[in-house]
Amino acid sequence: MTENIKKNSLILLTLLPTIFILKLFHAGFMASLEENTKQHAIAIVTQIDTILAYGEQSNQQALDLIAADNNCDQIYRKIRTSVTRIPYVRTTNLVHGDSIYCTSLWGPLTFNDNQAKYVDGKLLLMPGSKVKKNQPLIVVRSEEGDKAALSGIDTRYIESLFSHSQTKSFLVSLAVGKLWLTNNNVFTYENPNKSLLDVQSVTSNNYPFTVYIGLNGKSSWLIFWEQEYFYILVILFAQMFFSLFCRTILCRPRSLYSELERAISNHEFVPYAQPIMNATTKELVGLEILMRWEHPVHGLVRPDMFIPQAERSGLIIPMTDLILKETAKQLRLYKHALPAPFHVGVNIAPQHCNSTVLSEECQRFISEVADNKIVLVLELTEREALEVSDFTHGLFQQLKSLGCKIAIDDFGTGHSSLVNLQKIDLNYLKIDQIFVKNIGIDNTSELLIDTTVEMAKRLSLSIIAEGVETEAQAEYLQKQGVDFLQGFLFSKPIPLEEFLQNHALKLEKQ
Ligand SMILES: Nc1nc2c(ncn2[C@@H]2O[C@H](COP(=O)(O)O[C@H]3[C@@H](O)[C@H](n4cnc5c(=O)[nH]c(N)nc54)O[C@@H]3COP(=O)(O)O)[C@@H](O)[C@H]2O)c(=O)[nH]1
Repeated sequence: MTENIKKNSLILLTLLPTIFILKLFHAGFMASLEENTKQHAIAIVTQIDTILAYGEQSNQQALDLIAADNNCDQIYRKIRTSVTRIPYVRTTNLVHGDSIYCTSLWGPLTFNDNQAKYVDGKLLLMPGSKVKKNQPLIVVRSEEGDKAALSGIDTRYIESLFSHSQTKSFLVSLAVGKLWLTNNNVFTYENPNKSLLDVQSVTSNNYPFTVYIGLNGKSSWLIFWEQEYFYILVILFAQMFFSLFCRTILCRPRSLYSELERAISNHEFVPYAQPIMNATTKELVGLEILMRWEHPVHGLVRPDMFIPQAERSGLIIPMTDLILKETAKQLRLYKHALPAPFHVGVNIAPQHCNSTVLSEECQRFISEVADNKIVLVLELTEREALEVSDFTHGLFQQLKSLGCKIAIDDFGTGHSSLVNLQKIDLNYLKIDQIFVKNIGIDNTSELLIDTTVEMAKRLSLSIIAEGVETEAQAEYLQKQGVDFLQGFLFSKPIPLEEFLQNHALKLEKQ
């Protein structure tokens, strides 16, 4: 799975369930809030009905006191006494025709009262009264023949019912005809519900009024957060853990095999080059191609971390093929700057020598570089034993006929038996760096080098010493008859392109 697909899967695994769960939770929350709000509106209506019923009760008691001559002086004190015993009622007045003629507060008094103002002849919402100009009042009217009684109730009793137990984000209003009372006991001629969301309404069955409840302009998500932030945080944390879990599953170390397969298809293996020098003149005679893995996450990976597994699994074959193609492409660009002949050593694993593709790949390499001075040297690594069968024998003859040369790498450390290897007509023998390292330190290593050189000369093989780090080592090896030197003394492996560019630049300056 590529890093991009991994990232996208993680985003999907994290975001989609979170959005889905939050949406579901929000929908449930809103449904329950609506239900709760409706119940709250019903409860308010019931309580207002009860309050207004006290007004009617007070009206009835006043109407019962009226004498035939409508004399206020004799009854207003009794009305006042009765008003004080009835909850919520501030004042009760008596009406005859279109005039109020008696009040429980001031006794006999005359002022107009237009019956048409009362909704259904029963209820009136007023912005204020003679007692308190800016204190809204609700008036309940009861009629008996041509007589009527009015009870005024302070709207503060009603407004106190408006506060919502669940959230302050709701605006509650009471409508009596075209007049409105809203939270904070505000009287208004304007419908306050216009800018509200999710407005619920309940109309009283007993009096002509309706109670409205709606969200006061805030987003329902904000209210959801205000009310349920604890559970929302729980969901978000749970999702975070889920996403971390998914991340661990997705990013768990994959098998090296599948990583190598992925890297092959992404062309992540690149050629590095280390120069090979003439031991006497110290001039450049060639290079060894060393594979590096440019891993998208881990950066540059050393070959000893992946080559053994690649060789065991057989993936080394397509990996080497990639390296050969890339090497040919770059050499073609700079071949004009290279000396003749120019030795290009490529490490070949034993499995590769049992496959028919090797000669095809070498042929393609030779035709791609299209220059006879470039000599492809196949360095046979010794990590796995090379069985020289009739097939390999034939293969190496084919390779020779193409112009390839054969080197035995890491001589003295692996499975090679010179007798066996001579069957494939070797050209070079590479002395392993472990012996070179011990020059001047360990007599056995020096003895081994001397014997190897002598034997190689007798077999007409050229000798390359690897791992040359000091002048002393270089001098010793040259004196012993080693033909070519390779090691950090001359250069560490660097990207092939950089190597070729540097070399071309150096030539230009000379
Ligand atoms: N089948 C394939 N095997 C390959 C390929 N590319 C590399 N390899 C093998 O991996 C092993 C490790 O290689 P690397 O880390 O590149 O090490 C090489 C040199 O960098 C290192 N070297 C060279 N000079 C010096 C030195 O002076 N000092 C020092 N300490 N190290 C030095 O030695 C390694 C030389 O490799 P080789 O000549 O092949 O032995 C290694 O075994 C590689 O073979 C590949 O494409 N295919």
